[in-house]
Amino acid sequence: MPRYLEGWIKQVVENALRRAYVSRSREKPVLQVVPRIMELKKKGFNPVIAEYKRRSPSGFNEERDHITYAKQMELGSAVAISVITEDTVFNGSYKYLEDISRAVRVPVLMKDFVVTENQVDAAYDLGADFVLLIVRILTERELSGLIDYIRSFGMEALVEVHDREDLDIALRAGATLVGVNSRDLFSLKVEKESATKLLEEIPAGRVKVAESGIESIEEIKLLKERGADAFLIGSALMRNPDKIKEFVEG
Ligand SMILES: O=P(O)(O)OC[C@@H](O)[C@@H](O)c1c[nH]c2ccccc12
Repeated sequence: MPRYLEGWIKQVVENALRRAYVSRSREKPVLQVVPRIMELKKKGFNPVIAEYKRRSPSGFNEERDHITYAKQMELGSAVAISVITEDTVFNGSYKYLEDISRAVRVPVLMKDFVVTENQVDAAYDLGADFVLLIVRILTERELSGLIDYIRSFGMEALVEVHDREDLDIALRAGATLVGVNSRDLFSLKVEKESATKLLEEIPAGRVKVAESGIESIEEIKLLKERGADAFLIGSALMRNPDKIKEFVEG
């Protein structure tokens, strides 16, 4: 059973536990995001994971065609596309994941509050290449079990942490792709300084993804100096998709 939670997070986890899904057969092989991140870095570009995000509890709200957006991100050399599939609070859907996976040839991340293997089955069937796991909502046993289950499909887990305790749990559970969310999911506050400090505490040999609150190339440069390998950006790109080129090449 996931950790006891309150408020909107309790609602999305309860929704996840009972979320219906009709399985279908996957249409394309799994793409590996980690080598692509390292490749892009070597070429001197900023590996940006561009997120398709319509709404969030922090007040974000943006309508935009998902396929047009995903193709524009791919054209702008985004290393991957993140798709929020949570449908009660974030206005996401499995259909966005399926459509975007069909429309692009870069890796696709299923961004949801994953607490069951059913959700990982859905991620695989719908064409995801990597899957978000949030340390804060899972017990340690659930986290390592889901990491193994995700990898059994050839996909990778992006394990999201917010503080040192989360990071220790993620490392014990075998995370190799670690996302540092500067936004505290409970308070919704963005804490950039503690997030950049935490980036520096992730041991070598892991791939580090800075997530949330990234609005400018200056912030990307600072995060890069503090050890980030990749940058997960949603709101800034949903508001102005043209920024992708500057973020990647800046
Ligand atoms: O819109 P931003 O500030 O660029 O943040 C994107 C992404 O990090 C954020 O949407 C996010 C990070 N972790 C999550 C978990 C679930 C849903 C959404 C998220």
